[in-house]
Amino acid sequence: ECCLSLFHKEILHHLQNIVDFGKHVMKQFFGENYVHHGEIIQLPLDFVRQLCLKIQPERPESRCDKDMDTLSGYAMCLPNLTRLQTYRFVEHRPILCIEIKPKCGFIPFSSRVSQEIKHKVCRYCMHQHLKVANGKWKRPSKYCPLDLFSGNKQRMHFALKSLLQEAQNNLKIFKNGELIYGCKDDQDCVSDWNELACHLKPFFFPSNGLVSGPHCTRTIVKELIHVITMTLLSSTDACRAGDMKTVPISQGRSYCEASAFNKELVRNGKHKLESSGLPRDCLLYKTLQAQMLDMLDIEGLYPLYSRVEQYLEEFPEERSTLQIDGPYNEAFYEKLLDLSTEDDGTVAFALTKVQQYRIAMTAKDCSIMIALSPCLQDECSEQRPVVLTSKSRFTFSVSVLDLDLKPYESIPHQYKLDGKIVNYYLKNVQAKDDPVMSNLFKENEDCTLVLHKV
Ligand SMILES: O=P(O)(O)O[C@@H]1[C@@H](OP(=O)(O)O)[C@H](OP(=O)(O)O)[C@H](O)[C@H](OP(=O)(O)O)[C@H]1OP(=O)(O)O
Ligand SMILES: Nc1ncnc2c1ncn2[C@@H]1O[C@H](COP(=O)(O)OP(=O)(O)OP(=O)(O)O)[C@@H](O)[C@H]1O
Repeated sequence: ECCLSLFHKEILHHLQNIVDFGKHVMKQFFGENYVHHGEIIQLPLDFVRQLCLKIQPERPESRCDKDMDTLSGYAMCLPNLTRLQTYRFVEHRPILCIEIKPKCGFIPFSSRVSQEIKHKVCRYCMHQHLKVANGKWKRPSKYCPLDLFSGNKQRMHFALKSLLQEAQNNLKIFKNGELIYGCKDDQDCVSDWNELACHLKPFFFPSNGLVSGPHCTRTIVKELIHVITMTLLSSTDACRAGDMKTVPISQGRSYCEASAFNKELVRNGKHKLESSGLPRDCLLYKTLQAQMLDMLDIEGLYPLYSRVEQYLEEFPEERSTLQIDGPYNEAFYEKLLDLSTEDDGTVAFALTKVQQYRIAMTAKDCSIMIALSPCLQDECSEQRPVVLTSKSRFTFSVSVLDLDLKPYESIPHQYKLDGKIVNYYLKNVQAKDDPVMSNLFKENEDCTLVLHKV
């Protein structure tokens, strides 16, 4: 009984940490209205067990190494983010929801980066090749996060169109809370634009004035991309960390050499990629700022992580004073605001960078939920944000999902994965694009030989 109550306490503590992290940290970075920290509730064990059985067949296979907790009876209660979040009451009108997992939207600017390619090609685009080689996805995606985060409408349209072509785990569309587009599990990706257009037609062309066929499908998809772009660029909230400037965006490269959009421009003889920049109050901007708390890149961070590790080996009891696993309170948040990159050799400096990196990792893996509901002109009051399309208008809300702080322990994994992604790219992709490099690789099976700077 004693063990059981200890277990209950630990679960409760863990859940409390998740709630506090949303409340005291992520709300400050993203803004009050974008973050829903949820609350802890207790459920009858019988209900939890039945729920577990019911959802098990629906879960993607690759996620099934994680078990649902059916013993404590504690659970996190979150609002259904596929619905509008502007009002507390549930609205019973038709609703569309677009979920986007945008991933990392900047190229590392840190001088600790050892491979030049990391300053040219973004992690997502490099990772695509490894994922296809490993069989995670059948085809590579043309989506590049730098296009989505550029704030340039043309580039954003291209990014969203690419997501609609290969949704992978980066895009899902729900109608009235039900998944109508995207990957249900690892194998089953629905990407039938005609079917999608049938679902969307009543939303975008309510009076049915459009004939069907490929032209109609293209028009509807265009309208969808337009509303997503507009809502992503909208400013619906301000936040405390709003004035915090992690790094001027101009410091890093604003485009990725591997982006299909960029390659197309180069092919057409245009070399200058425009990045219009994001409005400061939009969720994409805030996500990017939080991601940029990774200022040293994993290569610069890893030695600092080792410094903290070494200290903890000597003084394990200090783990709680250092607030490695919480509590995520005001004091924790305040420490994150120190953006200096001047290493004074202390554990305190290393720890701040480690914690900032964990926030950045979280922001690189979160999802954006856009809920849209059609409204008539006279219904749209001034408090509600509205987006217009050619034949309809929508009220909308934008939220962010999956803001659990990434564990301290995952840093060594990040370090190894980074090496794998870059080496795979250099050996199998870049080398093939470059005949000189390609021949070098043929001669030298061990790629590390050629990777060192000459
Ligand atoms: O490292 P990445 O970029 O592959 O991100 C992982 C995600 O893969 P992705 O590249 O988005 O397909 C991965 O997504 P999937 O489960 O593959 O859909 C997870 O989100 C993983 O987070 P966690 O370890 O479950 O907390 C993510 O791991 P973290 O790096 O966020 O720990
Ligand atoms: N509050 C919510 N409202 C609507 N949909 C949600 C909500 N939370 C999660 N989802 C949906 O469920 C998916 C999985 O969510 P999430 O990644 O948070 O689950 P998880 O608990 O991490 O799952 P796992 O058991 O695989 O770790 C999301 O991508 C989203 O589509």
